[in-house]
Amino acid sequence: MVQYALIVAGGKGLRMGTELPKQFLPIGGKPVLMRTLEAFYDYNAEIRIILVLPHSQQDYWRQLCREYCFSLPHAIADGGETRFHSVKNGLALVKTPALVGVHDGVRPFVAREVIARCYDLAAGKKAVVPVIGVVETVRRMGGKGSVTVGRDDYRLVQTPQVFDAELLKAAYEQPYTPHFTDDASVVEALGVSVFLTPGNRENIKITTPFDLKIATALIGSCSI
Ligand SMILES: Nc1ccn([C@@H]2O[C@H](COP(=O)(O)OP(=O)(O)OP(=O)(O)O)[C@@H](O)[C@H]2O)c(=O)n1
Ligand SMILES: C[C@](O)(CO)[C@H](O)COP(=O)(O)O
Repeated sequence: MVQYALIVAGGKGLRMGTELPKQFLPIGGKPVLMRTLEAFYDYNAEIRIILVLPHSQQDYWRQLCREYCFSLPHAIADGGETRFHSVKNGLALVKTPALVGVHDGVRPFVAREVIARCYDLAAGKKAVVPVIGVVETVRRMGGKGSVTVGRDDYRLVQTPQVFDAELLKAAYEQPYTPHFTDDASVVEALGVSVFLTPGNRENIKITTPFDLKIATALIGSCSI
C-alpha cells in the first residue's frame, strides 16, 4: 500500500512567541521541520511526504533547504486558517488507495517504532492513534471547585495519526467545528472508532519556549 506522511506546519506558533516560526527554529544545529521529515524518511525512504506550510513561508523554506543541502523529496501545500483546514489542503494532494499519516511538523522526536507500528496497524484497523499515559494527578475544573479524576481513564494524544486515505478524505468533507483538535476527532465524527497504540514520551509537541529547552536536551542525550 502506498504511504503518505502529511506533515502540518501551517500554524502561527503564538505560544512560542518567536519571530522565526517555531518549525524553522534550529535544534542541535538543524531546523525542527527538517528533523521531522527525516524521521519519516528513516522509517520508509519510499514514503510520499506532503509538507503543509503557510504560503508566505514557502520561499523561506526552499531557501533553508538550499542552505542546509536538504534534498529529501516532498510536495508542498498551503496552510489554512486552522489545523483542520491545513490538513484538508494537504489531503487534496493524496491519491487513493493509500495510508496517510498526519503528523505535527513540530514533533521531531517521534520514534521510528511508533511510526512503523501506526502504519502497520492502520492497514487493518483503518484509524490508528498513538497515545501515552498520564503521569500526574488530574483534576477536573467545575463551576463549584475542582475534583480529582482517575488518571488511568485518560491518555495524552500524539501524532502520527494514520488512516485509510479514503476514510480520512471522507471525514475531512465534514464542516469544521472547533472540537476538531486532531484527526481522530474528525474521523470519529463520522461514527468510526479509532484504535489506540502506545506512542513515545519524547514525542513532544514543541509549543512553548520551555519545550524548546526540552528539545535541546533531548538532542543532546539520545539517538532519536
Ligand atoms: N492553521 C494551522 C494551525 C496549526 N497547524 C499545525 O498543527 C501542529 C500543531 O499545532 P500547534 O503546535 O498548536 O501549533 P500552532 O497552531 O502554530 O501554535 P499556537 O497555537 O501556539 O499558535 C503544528 O505543527 C502547526 O504548525 C497547521 O498546520 N495549521
Ligand atoms: C494533534 C495534536 O498534536 C494531538 O495532541 C494536538 O491536538 C494539536 O494541538 P493544537 O494546539 O490544538 O494544534
